[in-house]
Amino acid sequence: MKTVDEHIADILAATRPLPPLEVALLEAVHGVLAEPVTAPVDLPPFDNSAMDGYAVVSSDVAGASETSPVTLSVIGDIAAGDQDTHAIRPGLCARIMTGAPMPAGADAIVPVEWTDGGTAKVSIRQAAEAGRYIRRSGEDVTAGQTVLEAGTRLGAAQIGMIAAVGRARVSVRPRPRVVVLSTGSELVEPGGTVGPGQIWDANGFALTAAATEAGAVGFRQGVIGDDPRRVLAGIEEQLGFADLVITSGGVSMGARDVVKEVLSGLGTMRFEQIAMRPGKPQGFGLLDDRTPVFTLPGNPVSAFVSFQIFVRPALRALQGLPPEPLPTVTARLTSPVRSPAGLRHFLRGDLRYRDGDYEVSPAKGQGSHQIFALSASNCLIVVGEDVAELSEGDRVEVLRLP
Ligand SMILES: Nc1nc2c(c(=O)[nH]1)N[C@H]1C(S)=C(S)[C@@H](COP(=O)(O)OP(=O)(O)OC[C@H]3O[C@@H](n4cnc5c(N)ncnc54)[C@H](O)[C@@H]3O)O[C@H]1N2
Ligand code: MOO
Repeated sequence: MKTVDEHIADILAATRPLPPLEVALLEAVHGVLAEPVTAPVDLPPFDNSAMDGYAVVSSDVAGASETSPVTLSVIGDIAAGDQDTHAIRPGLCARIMTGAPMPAGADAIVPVEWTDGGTAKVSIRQAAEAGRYIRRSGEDVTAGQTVLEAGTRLGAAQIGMIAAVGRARVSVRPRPRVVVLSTGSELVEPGGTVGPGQIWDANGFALTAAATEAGAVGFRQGVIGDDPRRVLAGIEEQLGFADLVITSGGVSMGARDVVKEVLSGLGTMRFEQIAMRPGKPQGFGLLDDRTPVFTLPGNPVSAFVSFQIFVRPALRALQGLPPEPLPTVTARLTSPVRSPAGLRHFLRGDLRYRDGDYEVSPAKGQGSHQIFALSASNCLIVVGEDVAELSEGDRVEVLRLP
């Protein structure tokens, strides 16, 4: 059987980054920058006040104290955005607001709390040394500086940074569009009524949500049954639109494993057994020369774990990002576990931080149909291929679920 690592390597070797797209700034959220962004000007662009207060000549207030306050004449107000400010000479000051440009001649700000707040004359009770409460031009960013490198994922702070250097549009590798299709004639839309032998489609929802959690845009296409023509048409219809397609079900050894049947031999699709549990039957390949297609096993826990282990790295690769596992910690097992030798086992578990250490309890139901145990878990406990048994207290690697 193929190992988990070999399968990931094949997926990464086949998956090419999406072409960059120039988009309006708010459409770039969660995108990955495809160009470096540089600052055209210094930030701040001019010296300005860090406080609401008074712009003064520091030597005027050097002796100011509670017992001998200094009085200065106030020549006017300077608000943020003001342009023509009068110069400050010794004995004078200006009332100034946070973010307003420093007037010529002034070299310190006295916060309003150190004064009587006067508007014609102001009494100052505390000294402010030269430079106090002035935000200098260029102390955040200097003109010409690269503020964000290509390959940066754009969260709120980075979007703010790009706006702050005056850019309205930016070139990104966008969030991949992931289309999710559920195969199986037993499936019914949640909200509908299940008859004998039927179940509600859980995978379509879980996988679409997982795509969104992983920073992609998930589109659930609903249930496409198990008629071969309909399944093939359902998948092919998405190829112009989707950046990545996920199906669930129909890839094992059954007499009616429709996904395997209709996709075998198309593009670079391959159907393989991976040495893991859950998630042994896997299909992957490119259709249309460019679109990665993952055909995940139908058992809900298998489909979910397969997404976390195989689809996540591909979504990063589509955005030009290096692979990265789920956040990983080591934890102490609270109960023993057994695991089939030769398979990498991803057990569902509950990870807690207690007394300065992580401990993890394997969930009660480890069957790949037991979605309740998965939904009550917050991590996957990784038991390696060469480990068959672990005792209480042993340390294990744990992947935190999003
Ligand atoms: N003879 C063998 N049988 C099976 C093997 C094997 O090696 N030899 N492998 C088992 C393993 S492991 C898995 S995993 C499953 C994978 O089967 P398929 O991918 O073909 O999936 P289905 O048969 O269509 O469904 C399996 C199971 O999951 C339920 N299911 C399917 N889709 C959904 C959905 N959207 N929402 C909720 N539940 C779903 C389905 O009803 C079945 O119960 O094969 C084993 N068999
Ligand atoms: O490989 Mo299956 O995914 O264990 O139920």
